[in-house]
Amino acid sequence: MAEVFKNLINGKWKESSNGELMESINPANRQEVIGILQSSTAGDVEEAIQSSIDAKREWRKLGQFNRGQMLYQVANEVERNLTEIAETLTKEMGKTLPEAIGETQRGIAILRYYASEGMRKDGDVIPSSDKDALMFTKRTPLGVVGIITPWNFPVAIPIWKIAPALVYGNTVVFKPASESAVTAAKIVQCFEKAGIPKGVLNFVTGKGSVVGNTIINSKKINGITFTGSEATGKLVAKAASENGVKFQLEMGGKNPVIVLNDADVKSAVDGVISGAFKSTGQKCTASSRIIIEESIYDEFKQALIKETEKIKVDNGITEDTWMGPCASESQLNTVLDYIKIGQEEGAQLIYGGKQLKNANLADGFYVEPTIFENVASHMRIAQEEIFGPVIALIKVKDIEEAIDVANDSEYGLSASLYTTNIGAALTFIEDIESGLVRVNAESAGVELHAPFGGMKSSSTGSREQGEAAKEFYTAIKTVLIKSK
Ligand SMILES: NC(=O)C1=CN([C@@H]2O[C@H](COP(=O)(O)OP(=O)(O)OC[C@H]3O[C@@H](n4cnc5c(N)ncnc54)[C@H](OP(=O)(O)O)[C@@H]3O)[C@@H](O)[C@H]2O)C=CC1
Ligand SMILES: O=C(O)CCC(=O)C(=O)O
Repeated sequence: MAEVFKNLINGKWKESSNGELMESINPANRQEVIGILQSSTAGDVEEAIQSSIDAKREWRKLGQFNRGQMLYQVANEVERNLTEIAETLTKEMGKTLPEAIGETQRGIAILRYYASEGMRKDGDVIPSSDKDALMFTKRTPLGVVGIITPWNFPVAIPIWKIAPALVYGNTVVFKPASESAVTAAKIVQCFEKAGIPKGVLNFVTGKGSVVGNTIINSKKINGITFTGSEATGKLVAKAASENGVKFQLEMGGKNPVIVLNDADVKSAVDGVISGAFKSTGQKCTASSRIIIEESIYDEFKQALIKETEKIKVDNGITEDTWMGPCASESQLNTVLDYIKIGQEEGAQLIYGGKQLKNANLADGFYVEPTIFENVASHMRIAQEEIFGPVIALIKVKDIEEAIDVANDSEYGLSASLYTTNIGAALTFIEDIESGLVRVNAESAGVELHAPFGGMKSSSTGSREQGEAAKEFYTAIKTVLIKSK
């Protein structure tokens, strides 16, 4: 029988109060159960929130430096368990092992980045208009932060939320996506083994509609950070606004890549292949609309198809696999539905489009990398987030039309331009409506020390990662002192 993972509440590994369990399966082989998790109740969440409240004073008083030192210990613990964590990630979520190793290494680097935040300033001195006064700001934690994460980056996203929350002095109630909760449990084990004090990090698994819903409707938490779908994000925003809880949302993307006629075609093709199909297209930063100037269209399309033909789809744990399965059956069905919708809308399917069911793939959630052309910007496949390896080619006459099409989206997370013309690059940087702006670089890929987030419906305007995280996880006290 597969291993059973428990909740971590007030420093103790505990079963759900109703004794209900849920399985997490391998998307490369639905017969393989990766682990069994607690299907927790609202009461379990309340207990976790109370334990975070009880722990927050002492954790705050430990000081930023000492909290940072603790994160170094966690980083070392994750490093010791890197192989096991990465293999679990691949088996539970489907991305290839090299990608999973890369993500786990990124998690370690994020932990070390925020560990070193412990040694950086937590305020500024500001000259007062009163010459006898000392005025300064001091950052203070929010208190208890609820963290709800998706399944597509089960190591990096939880860590890039938990690490800054903790170093800036908050305590945490963490609910991972059910589809990748075993990987999340292994990360939480590293915090516990590193000696995180009881109640500082609580971990509760279970249904979004129960565990997630209880967190977002709690009046006892002080902040909530969420990455996932727009539909759930809206629920978070509504509940948090009603309760006066600070919130931060990171949701979808429909990321454009513009290829101009002076682009280096090889570099553009490599960028689109990697940006669109790595992680089976399941990144909020994945490339999905490829907008190409007409004079280079045929050359680019032929080169793109030639490279796509080389993609080997198989179990992510197998050494030479380039693209693994979709993360779940429902994700596979969403992708297949959109492929059908694209055809019904009149777009032309020029590559892929089918589920792969042959031989060893029969029990997994595999789909071919898929390319559509003759796509109009208003079509659903050009407007809605598919979250799979499906791209839409859109032909345009010049850069103005390209930018108009790129901006014709409710989303604004990441956008790329391929060109060798500096003037075109400057126009793009100025006119594109996107939080991440990339020139001659793929749309996916995030630097852990730089601000990350989108415009329009992609996020709530705040930024994660790097120094930007401080803005969400802290409040500012402005202090003025006079000697008498
Ligand atoms: N921006 C991004 O990075 C991501 C975007 N998505 C988009 O969302 C689509 C659907 O994916 P899905 O996993 O269903 O996304 P969800 O938004 O449903 O899941 C994200 C997280 O929210 C939790 N959750 C679900 N329902 C609630 C609720 N009512 N209250 C509070 N928390 C809740 C989930 O828990 P549980 O897992 O238990 O349901 C999970 O932890 C994808 O196809 C993709 O388009 C998905 C993942 C990441
Ligand atoms: O591109 C990346 O590395 C991160 C993307 C991301 O945050 C997401 O897909 O949720």
